[in-house]
Amino acid sequence: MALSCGIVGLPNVGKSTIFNALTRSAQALAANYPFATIEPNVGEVPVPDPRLGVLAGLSSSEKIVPATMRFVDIAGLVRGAASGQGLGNAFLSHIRETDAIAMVVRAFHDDNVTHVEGGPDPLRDIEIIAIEMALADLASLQKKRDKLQREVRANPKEAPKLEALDRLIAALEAGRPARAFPPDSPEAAMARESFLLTAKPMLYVANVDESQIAEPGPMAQAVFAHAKAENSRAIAFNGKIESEFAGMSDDDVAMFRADYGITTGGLDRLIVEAYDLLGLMTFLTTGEKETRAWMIEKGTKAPQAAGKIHSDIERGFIRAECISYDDYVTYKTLDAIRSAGKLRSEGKDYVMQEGDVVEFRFNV
Ligand SMILES: Nc1ncnc2c1ncn2[C@@H]1O[C@H](COP(=O)(O)OP(=O)(O)OP(=O)(O)O)[C@@H](O)[C@H]1O
Ligand SMILES: [Mg+2]
Repeated sequence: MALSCGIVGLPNVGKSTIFNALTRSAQALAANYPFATIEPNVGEVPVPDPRLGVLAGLSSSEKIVPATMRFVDIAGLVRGAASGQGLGNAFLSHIRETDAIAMVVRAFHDDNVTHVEGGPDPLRDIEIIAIEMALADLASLQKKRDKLQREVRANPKEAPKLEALDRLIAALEAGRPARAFPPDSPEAAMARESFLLTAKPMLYVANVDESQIAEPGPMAQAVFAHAKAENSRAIAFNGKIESEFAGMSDDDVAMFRADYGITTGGLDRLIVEAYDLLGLMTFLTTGEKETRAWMIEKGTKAPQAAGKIHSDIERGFIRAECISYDDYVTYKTLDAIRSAGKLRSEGKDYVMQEGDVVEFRFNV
């Protein structure tokens, strides 16, 4: 399982710039002309987690291993993409392969950077992308509908599925994305089964001016308001500056951040939000050799979590000895944790909790 977040948006809005900032590389060509990116760029990005340094200090660990997640920088989408304009359907399929979407919206003024629609207008830009994704979904659903209709003729029990599909079509036609349906609804089940683009969880990223980093201006505010109205999340940062940080030492970055008044890294927030969007959580292991973050889907039980470390541990699972991160930091040593009764012995039905510090007991 390698869950990924696709970076999508109009051409030339800063997607590859942000990808390079995330991967601290110059892997993707970021250039001031539309369609600089054609083939997707894929990168693994460490998930920032301040708990790792704290635990590593308590255990005198030799090294720290963060969780990583995958970002995919995708070619720009233009009006008419769903019917073959621009680079057309090829990259709609690249979006289909990702599990969540970060939509980059241009919220910076710079007459030297071409905007395919003439000039920045975040709400119009969001709508263009939303319409193209909805059109692509409608095309998939139409195909599916024809097949399902034949099935219903042979087996009338399938009729409720067809009804759910029709409600999904009606919603998309009315401008409502598939992700607006509750996750346990028949419409959402149909959307998942059909790999719809508009079913993917979405995060808006307003790429702002240098002058707006500390306080987002009207364009970023418009993105925030739009996201709020549809129950999505949004963040704002300046991709260009963040990408310039990529090649610098940590000390220099800290100095420049202070100069620009950037206290919390927008990039870190992007990674953390995307992680959450994908329904992921973290459990931790710590010892002299290493302190490590392990990525699991929310709701994962102890033996399957153990399986992330090694399949033998899952197979021979006896129990998980868990300490919550806060207790670990409060009591500091295993002896103190034990005498305070904060070491829990959990069995095979235990659902892992965010920040559990774990040692698995298993038979070999
Ligand atoms: N916040 C910003 N302020 C000013 N210029 C920016 C900002 N972010 C990116 N740019 C500039 O915008 C231009 C396009 O950037 P980039 O190549 O990353 O866009 P893209 O969305 O990947 O485009 P494409 O769809 O063509 O691949 C570059 O010249 C980049 O330096
Ligand atoms: Mg690009």
